[in-house]
Order: sequence, then structure tokens, then C-alpha cells
Amino acid sequence: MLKLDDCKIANGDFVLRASLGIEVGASVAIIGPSGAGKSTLLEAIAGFRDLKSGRILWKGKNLTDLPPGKRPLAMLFQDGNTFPHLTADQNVALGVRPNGRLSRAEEARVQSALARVGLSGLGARKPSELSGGQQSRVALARILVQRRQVLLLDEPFAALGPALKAEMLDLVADLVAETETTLLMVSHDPGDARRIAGQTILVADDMARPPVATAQLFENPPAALRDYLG
Ligand SMILES: Nc1ncnc2c1ncn2[C@@H]1O[C@H](COP(=O)(O)OP(=O)(O)OP(=O)(O)O)[C@@H](O)[C@H]1O
Repeated sequence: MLKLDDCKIANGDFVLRASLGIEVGASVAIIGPSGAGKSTLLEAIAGFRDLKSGRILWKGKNLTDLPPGKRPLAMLFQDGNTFPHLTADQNVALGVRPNGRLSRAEEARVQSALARVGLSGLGARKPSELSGGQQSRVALARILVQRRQVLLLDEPFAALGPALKAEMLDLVADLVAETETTLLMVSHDPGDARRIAGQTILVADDMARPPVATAQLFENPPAALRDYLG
């Protein structure tokens, strides 16, 4: 389980409280009004933001004082998930090894990840020579080769059109199922949560609430979610 044990997370003057657990292998959406603290929550889990109090545990291990790179997770942001001066191959290779030459086996891992996300033959292109959807696929391939146990998505597909976004979400759902990865995904769109997340965390009123079944949440929304959905 990913456990947030009585956490207080600060972002400037803003303080978010979170006391909740996420089952290993679950796919969980994070939804709530703008400025409610969804990114703050993910950043704390990823280790980019210190806790004022509380602990974050993964399978019983205390992650609270570990730097981001030492946590068993990978994160995709709204922008900047690929390096523009590197080819797709090189971007994915960074997930295997941040510097130095790859071994044959590692090179094969890069190529197999690119193939899995549908980019065979495009590895020599730079991001500017790929479409927005293809750039997202490069970022996903890098995540795949990292083989992390938890994937954090902070609306990385928000700039894509609806059909392309749906395609990327379906690809993410397939990848996390194949690799038994636990997924946490921030979204503004209830349709995204319904599409791939069995459970949803509502962030509102300075608090991240424990996950509940997505279908039930939207069938019977609490006041904070009703206000947000309009
Ligand atoms: N650099 C900062 N300095 C001070 N306060 C900040 C800073 N960045 C964010 N905040 C505050 O932290 C709160 C939570 O921000 P956060 O980005 O986590 O919200 P969010 O739910 O992800 O919003 P959105 O949906 O708009 O992306 C906001 O209300 C904001 O006022």
C-alpha cells in the first residue's frame, strides 16, 4: 500500500492535509478544483516537496526522507517530459542510465519500450520532429524502461485533443496493467477518471480525501465536488 500517514504538505502559505492509503496495483484519479492542491499532493509523494508533518510509506517502507530519485516511482508533468536536444532513443535511454553508454541488453530494452508505445523506427527523431502524441509516447517509453512501481501523472496529456488524449489514457491503462504498476493521475476531466481509474481521490477544502470508487463518487458527489462539476 502507498500510505500517507497524517501528512501536512506546505506549498507557500497553503497547507494540504492527507491521510489515506492506495492499494498496490490500483489506478487512482485525483480530481478537484483549480488550486485545491492536486499537484502539491503528487509533488509530496514524488519527493519534490517536504512534509511539515506525517510520513509517506510504500509497502511499509518509509519514503519520507528519501530524495525523488531514490523513491520507487516515476512522474510525468504537464510539460517538459522530453529533452528537445536529444533523439527519442536518447530520451528513453536516460530512463535506463542517466549517463554513459548502454550495454547491448539495455539498448534492447530501449528499443522494446519504443516498440511497445508504437514508435518503432522513429527513435532517431528529436521531439520537434514528432507529433504531440508521439512525444507523449516517448515519455511513456522512458517510464517503461525505468520499471518503477508507482507512476504519477500530472495531466501530461492535457494539451492533446480529446481523441488523442483518450488514446494515450488507454495506452497508460494497458501499460500499468501489464507491469502491475500503481497509478496516480491528476485530471480536471471526470471522463478521464471514469475511463481508467477505478478509484478517485477528491482534493478540496485543504484536504485530500481517501480514495473512493469513481463511479459512486460521480453518481453521488459530495458538496465540494458538486460545486466543482457545476
Ligand atoms: N509557488 C507558490 N507559492 C505560494 N503558493 C503556491 C505556489 N504554488 C502554488 N501555491 C498555492 O498552493 C495551492 C495548491 O496548488 P496546486 O498547484 O497544488 O493546485 P492544483 O489543484 O494542482 O491546481 P490546478 O488544478 O490549477 O493545477 C494553490 O492554492 C496555490 O495558491
